[in-house]
Amino acid sequence: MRRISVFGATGSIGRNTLDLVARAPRGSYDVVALTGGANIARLAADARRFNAEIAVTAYPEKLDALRDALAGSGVEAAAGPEALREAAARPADWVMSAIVGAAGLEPGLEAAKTGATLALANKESLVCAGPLLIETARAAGSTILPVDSEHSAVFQALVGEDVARVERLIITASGGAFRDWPLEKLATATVAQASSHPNWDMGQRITIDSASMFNKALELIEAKEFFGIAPEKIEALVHPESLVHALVGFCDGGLMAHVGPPDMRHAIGYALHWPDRGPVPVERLDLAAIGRFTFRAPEAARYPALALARRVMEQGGLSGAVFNAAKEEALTAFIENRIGFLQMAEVVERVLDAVSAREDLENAVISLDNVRAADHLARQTAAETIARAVA
Ligand SMILES: NC(=O)C1=CN([C@@H]2O[C@H](COP(=O)(O)OP(=O)(O)OC[C@H]3O[C@@H](n4cnc5c(N)ncnc54)[C@H](OP(=O)(O)O)[C@@H]3O)[C@@H](O)[C@H]2O)C=CC1
Ligand SMILES: CC(=O)[C@@H](O)[C@H](O)COP(=O)(O)O
Ligand SMILES: [Mn+2]
Repeated sequence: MRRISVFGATGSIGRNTLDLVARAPRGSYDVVALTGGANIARLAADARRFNAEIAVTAYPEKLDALRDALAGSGVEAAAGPEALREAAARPADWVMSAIVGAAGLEPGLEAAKTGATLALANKESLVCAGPLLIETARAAGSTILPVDSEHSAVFQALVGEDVARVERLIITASGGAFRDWPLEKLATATVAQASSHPNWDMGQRITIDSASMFNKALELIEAKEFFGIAPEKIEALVHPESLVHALVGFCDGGLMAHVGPPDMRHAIGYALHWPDRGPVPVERLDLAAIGRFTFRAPEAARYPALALARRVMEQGGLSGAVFNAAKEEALTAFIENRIGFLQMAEVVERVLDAVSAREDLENAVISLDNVRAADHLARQTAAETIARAVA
């Protein structure tokens, strides 16, 4: 029986992971830890259903509610960032890292230290601290399996290949909610409009990041960090159908594409069954009925986030942590109606200008303390930038 934990179990990726676990033959998995945030009812219900050892909410003020919801179940309850780290340090064979945002980094690092296989949906970990996470996993003998659909696609296309023979990585993008809007209308985009993805059913934050292309910006950096491929070989390509998830171009001109329905259970299932393949209950595509795949270049004016990602990929160091933190603050400000849709990219650019070129950050090693410091400074600078923007 494989011991598994799911961090971010109450979210979109977490629920899809538990759906696959629930469908597996009885006795396949022993659930160690499930974690969530505000959704105590869901966390407790799943902890009972899967007879988890421990359920952890990120929020200390929710501990009493979690204890009440778990009363009589035998499931341990805990709360707060330290409890998340402690749960991640518990021995497990396979850990899903699906907390949203930089908050996922430290539990992911703890899990990697145990030598567990780390199924990594939390792309922010690689953006903020790629070399640290990869080295931590390497030192402990932990395998990181990308779960982000594009990166799972690239990973699958690279099986048996030499990464030195890769000429280019093409990361596809749906283009998000506003891909066909007139440019002049983008400033009026509302939170509700940005929260509706054309193809994927995901959490609100990544859905809005898809509309702004910040999701793809994070993914370009994620690809550079994970696969160790030079920035100039990595490109984004708009593919409105979200059926081709990525393409890998080799030095002989051949392209290997990964094709599948827009259902994250495919990438999660691949990571769950790896190094084997197992059945996954996703729709089987009827290619004759689909007829065609379409592609187009992303417009620079519509998606300023992509140029910011290029800058971060070139700069390296702690600029990824700065970029991600500024993006998280700008996104929260947009969701709270404090800034407009287009101002998100403006805020991130200003923070990069102000923070990431600082010499002390540029030359700093990517340690957890330095990542935390860069994250903190970027959030402070973003808050000041947002305050000025609304004044
Ligand atoms: N959804 C998708 O299809 C894809 C997602 N990803 C990545 O996977 C990750 C999860 O995305 P998604 O599932 O959509 O997100 P959701 O918002 O649906 O879920 C996020 C999860 O994290 C928990 N959480 C929120 N804030 C914190 C915090 N501060 N500390 C600890 N836990 C917290 C939430 O708890 P609660 O809900 O109880 O508050 C929930 O369990 C992200 O990094 C995203 O970029 C990558 C590819 C595809
Ligand atoms: C499912 C997944 O991996 C998401 O990251 C997806 O890529 C979002 O869609 P966009 O292509 O619109 O960013
Ligand atoms: Mn993706």
